[in-house]
Amino acid sequence: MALDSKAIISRFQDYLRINTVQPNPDYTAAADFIISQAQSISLLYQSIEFVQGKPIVLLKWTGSDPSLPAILLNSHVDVVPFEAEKWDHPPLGADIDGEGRIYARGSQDMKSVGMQYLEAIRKLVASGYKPLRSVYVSFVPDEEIGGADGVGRFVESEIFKSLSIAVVLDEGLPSPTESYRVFNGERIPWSLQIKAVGQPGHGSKLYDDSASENLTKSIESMMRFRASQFDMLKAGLKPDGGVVSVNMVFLKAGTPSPDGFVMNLQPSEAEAGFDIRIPPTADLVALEKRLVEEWAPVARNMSYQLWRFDQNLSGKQLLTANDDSNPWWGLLQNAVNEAGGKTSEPEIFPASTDSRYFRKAGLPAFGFSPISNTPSLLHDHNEYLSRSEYLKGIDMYVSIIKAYTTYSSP
Ligand SMILES: CSCC[C@H](NC=O)C(=O)O
Ligand SMILES: [Zn+2]
Ligand SMILES: [Zn+2]
Repeated sequence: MALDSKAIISRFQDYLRINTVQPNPDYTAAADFIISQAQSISLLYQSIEFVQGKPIVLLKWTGSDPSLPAILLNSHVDVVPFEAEKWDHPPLGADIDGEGRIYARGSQDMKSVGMQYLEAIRKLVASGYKPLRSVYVSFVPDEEIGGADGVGRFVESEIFKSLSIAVVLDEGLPSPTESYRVFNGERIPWSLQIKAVGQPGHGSKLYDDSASENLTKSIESMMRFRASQFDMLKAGLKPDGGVVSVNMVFLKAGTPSPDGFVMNLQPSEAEAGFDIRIPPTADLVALEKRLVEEWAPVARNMSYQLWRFDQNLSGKQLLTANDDSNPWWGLLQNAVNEAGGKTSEPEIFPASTDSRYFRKAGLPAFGFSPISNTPSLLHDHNEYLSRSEYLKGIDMYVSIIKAYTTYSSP
């Protein structure tokens, strides 16, 4: 391998080895590392702490025409936890196997992308290229836990408003095929807890309206709804982001028997939690009606708590345009093509990313991780990215950043 590729890969490994695992990410170590990278390519940098201990590291490559709005390349610094003993390689080791696969939590989601932005800029700087508009690169905390203290605070700030951003790039998903996936919207996340109450009683007694029975009826109804959505996905009638997903992620009732034998107390409370994701085009009012009438009806002694990220959103904020009205889409496609890649038609991201905050602030945002021919292993065991895909991705960003910063319309 060429010497410069070796150095590029070893910088990626260094970043992967920093422990930024939720719920206790070492943001200080990551910020120090990012700032040292910024210094080595002469970018301006600042660390902004809207919330103590949760810095947003913001880098700037200044364009020659300050009147043009800037572009923002965003990545989150935190990663999700792992079960190390179930991996074939240490999740913070960044080991490389015989096929050139780099194993680490964050290798796909999304420490790769953050470092690829920087490597692309490093190459452009070295080649003597001068951008017309400024490029900001943000390294943000807490995406994996909802982003409220990260991009949520950032987009609301005066600092952010003063940046005058025209377009944002953020994470996408790996593609198992040759074409890169691009996302221009996301499903809306709901987090639902339902609770049933009922009479306690002897385990041998049959009676109506126990907490367990009431909760079970709700779960059955939700699972029927889940199956109807899943069937459309399995039949290929809808894409990943086109159906409502409902998954039970928490279940609690009663007291387990200490010795595994007799359990004879019917509980007076039973609870379940659900991760629900809704396509932006779905009828939210109808879904809420279903929740109130079928999933948590007062008539069955049920109550619920709903956390939802869809308040005060207009349709325009949910989807980034992918037609002629949005020049950034055409520029992105062309730039990827010119670098020898292909893009698919934009999709709805099945989960959530920080893009939703940018879109909510009225900005166009594309979800794009330059990872093709690779299985999606986000949040999975043995997450990896091959050396060659990583290097190819850098070339994609070289091309994209060039296209975006050469484009001269305001
Ligand atoms: C709903 S806010 C949590 C954000 C999180 N993002 C990545 O996995 C997700 O669960 O989609
Ligand atoms: Zn991510
Ligand atoms: Zn993630």
